[in-house]
Amino acid sequence: MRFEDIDTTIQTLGEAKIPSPLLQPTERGGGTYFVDDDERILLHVNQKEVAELKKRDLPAPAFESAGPRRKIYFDPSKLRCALVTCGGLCPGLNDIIRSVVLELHHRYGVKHICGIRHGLQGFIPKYGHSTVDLTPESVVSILDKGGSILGSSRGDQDIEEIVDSLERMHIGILFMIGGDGTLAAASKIADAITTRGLKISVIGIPKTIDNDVYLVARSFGFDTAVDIATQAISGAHNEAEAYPNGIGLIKLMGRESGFLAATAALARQDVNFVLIPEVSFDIDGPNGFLDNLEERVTQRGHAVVVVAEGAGQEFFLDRQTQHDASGNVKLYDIGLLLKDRILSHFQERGIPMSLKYIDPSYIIRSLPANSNDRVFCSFLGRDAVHAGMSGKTKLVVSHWNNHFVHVPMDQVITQRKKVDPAGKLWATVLEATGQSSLKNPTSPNEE
Ligand SMILES: Nc1ncnc2c1ncn2[C@@H]1O[C@H](COP(=O)(O)OP(=O)(O)O)[C@@H](O)[C@H]1O
Ligand SMILES: O=P(O)(O)OC[C@H]1O[C@](O)(COP(=O)(O)O)[C@@H](O)[C@@H]1O
Ligand SMILES: [Mg+2]
Repeated sequence: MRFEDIDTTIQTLGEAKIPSPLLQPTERGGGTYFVDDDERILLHVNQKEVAELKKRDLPAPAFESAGPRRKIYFDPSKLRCALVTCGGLCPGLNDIIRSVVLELHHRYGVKHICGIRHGLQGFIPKYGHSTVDLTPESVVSILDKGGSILGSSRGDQDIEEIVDSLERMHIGILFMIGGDGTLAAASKIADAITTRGLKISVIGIPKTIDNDVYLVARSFGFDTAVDIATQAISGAHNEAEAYPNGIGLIKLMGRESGFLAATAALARQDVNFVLIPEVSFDIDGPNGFLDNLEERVTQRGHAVVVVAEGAGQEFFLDRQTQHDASGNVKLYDIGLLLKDRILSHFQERGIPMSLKYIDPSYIIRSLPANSNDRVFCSFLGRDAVHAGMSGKTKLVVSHWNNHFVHVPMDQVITQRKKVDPAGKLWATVLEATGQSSLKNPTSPNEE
């Protein structure tokens, strides 16, 4: 979808008429920084693109800026809020929970904040999950825990039953922390709320180590995931260097996007091959992966290979496509396939080799956030509170063009973000690794 086709209009529950408590400077500061609703951040960064739109007499699309408004919609003394974390774990989940709770409690004076346990299941009585009272005291030491103090789940739940729960609990703002799946659910929940004529704000906070959420330049947790993946790559390099003809093979998460693998490879300039879903490669043949790997190992004595979990799925086409409880396509293990193919390749050629296979996936996503992501979560969580308090709804708080902005939920869920094979990230990976196309000239894959 072209940026000019994106509708950036943000839905509201009604006019915000109540003066914000933040207008009153307190001993904790405040009272000075506010954002007007007409403040916008351009989607385009390229001046030529903006000029082109101007030539066609088209307005350059822009997102609403995030941040505190002078007027709010909800009465903080009566407001009840709920938070839920869904889908895969991700560094920073507890940081988001803490920043939302502290902003609501201390800055807006909202005292009723409810933690929903185990994702969308937490709204459905039959699962019997209790809710958690969230207060500054209950979130004081959660940042070093990793994971989510609320727990999570996958699997669709009945949207009407979820809204029934929100009504029963008299919730005014629901904060949904999750990836593309969660945000799709959030969009449906917001629509069901509108259909019932209820005044409940649904605010999405994009979460995933994959960084695959569309119109979100960076999702929290990704920076930490790169940090931890980089340590795994460093270990693989040590293992590869230590032994004659050593090979370190690492598989990283990312679903159908290769951002984590490509970025982590750049963080450690000692990766020789990066394989991502967005760029196909041949395993066999004169310019295939194995022959290139053999050449590198025999020339330099060791090699490091980083493979994104979504790469090479075309080598499993004979297998049945399976889905997880949320409907996500289950990936076949390209890491194990390559491990077996590398072992047999060198064995058949009588070349002694030492292969170490490392799959740090669940370690990477279940650890606490690094300080960079913690700062990022402070901004995101607080901007989510500002958006909800002002009566906005069906939006995602996103980072775009180096600013925090509001993106309409139904725009975010139209597609997943992918690495551009013709873009700078992949071009730089090719420069850093020196790898070739890994495609044979007459490769059947090219037909
Ligand atoms: N299109 C959808 N409609 C309704 N619920 C959805 C949809 N997609 C995902 N969900 C639900 O949202 C939750 C999180 O989705 P999932 O894909 O597992 O993780 P993530 O949000 O991290 O991508 C799950 O409970 C899932 O069933
Ligand atoms: O947790 P599961 O079901 O094993 O799923 C693993 C998937 O979850 C992730 O870690 C994160 O995905 P989401 O953030 O979209 O849930 C993916 O990188 C990975 O492919
Ligand atoms: Mg997802």
